[in-house]
Amino acid sequence: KAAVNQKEVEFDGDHVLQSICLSFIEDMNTFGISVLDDFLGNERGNLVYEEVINLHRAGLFTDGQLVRNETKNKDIRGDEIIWLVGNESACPNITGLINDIDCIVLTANKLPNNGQLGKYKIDGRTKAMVACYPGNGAHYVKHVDNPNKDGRVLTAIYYLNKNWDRKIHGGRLRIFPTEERSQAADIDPIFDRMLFFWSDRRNPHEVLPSFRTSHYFSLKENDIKEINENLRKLISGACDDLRDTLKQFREEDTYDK
Ligand SMILES: O=C(O)c1ccc(-n2[nH]cc(-n3ccnn3)c2=O)nc1
Ligand SMILES: [Mn+2]
Repeated sequence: KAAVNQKEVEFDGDHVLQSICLSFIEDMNTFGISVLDDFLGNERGNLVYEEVINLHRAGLFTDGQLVRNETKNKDIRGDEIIWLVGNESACPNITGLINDIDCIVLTANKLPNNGQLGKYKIDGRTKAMVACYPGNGAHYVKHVDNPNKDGRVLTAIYYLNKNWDRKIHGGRLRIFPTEERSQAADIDPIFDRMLFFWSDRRNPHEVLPSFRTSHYFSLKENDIKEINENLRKLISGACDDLRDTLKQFREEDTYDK
């Protein structure tokens, strides 16, 4: 692990981390998307997969309310998800995946000349969502993860699907072209694939219908300034609502006298 400390970043001779960070920065600055295959390696990838299956078998998943198109057939089972903080003792390998994602993003964010990553001060993340998505043809409607600056700036999705054949199973993630990037990106949800993309309007995306159960993991990295600005907006909005309610209350009160 790199010694990611507040003042500067050393790689402690960790050339693997250094090359991952540099290719991650290059991809994010060129495409706004970065795909890192064989991210954990077969052994660790299998251990994460086993933990996801065990959590699901233990009935710890709940129905997800994710951005997806409500299918016509109402009795179709939707996705099931579980939120993890990242310190759960029952899944040390998922925790290891979270730590590796944080390590790469935080290391890259602190490197000099890191381009667009430099405009963010990434210092925290959302909880991690582990999802089991049924292969019943349901899909994710086209959406932007963070269209209105809610603080989440970088989406990370880790796929766990072995022997995935997109011609039969579908389920690919389509990131649409925008003015900034003329090409679309079609990403298959294959085992041990790590995907990063900017969470804002630069990356409208949808997930095409999948016809085999798929498992994946997702979290968002936060930018401290955008999070605080969003919090300030929410608080001032709540104060305005409270003020309106008090004003209405007083008007009603005087009326009754
Ligand atoms: O809550 C939210 O903002 C939220 C949640 C999920 C989500 N997406 N988007 C694309 C997903 N996916 C699933 C498989 N391959 N890609 C996926 O999970 N986007 C936004
Ligand atoms: Mn999304």
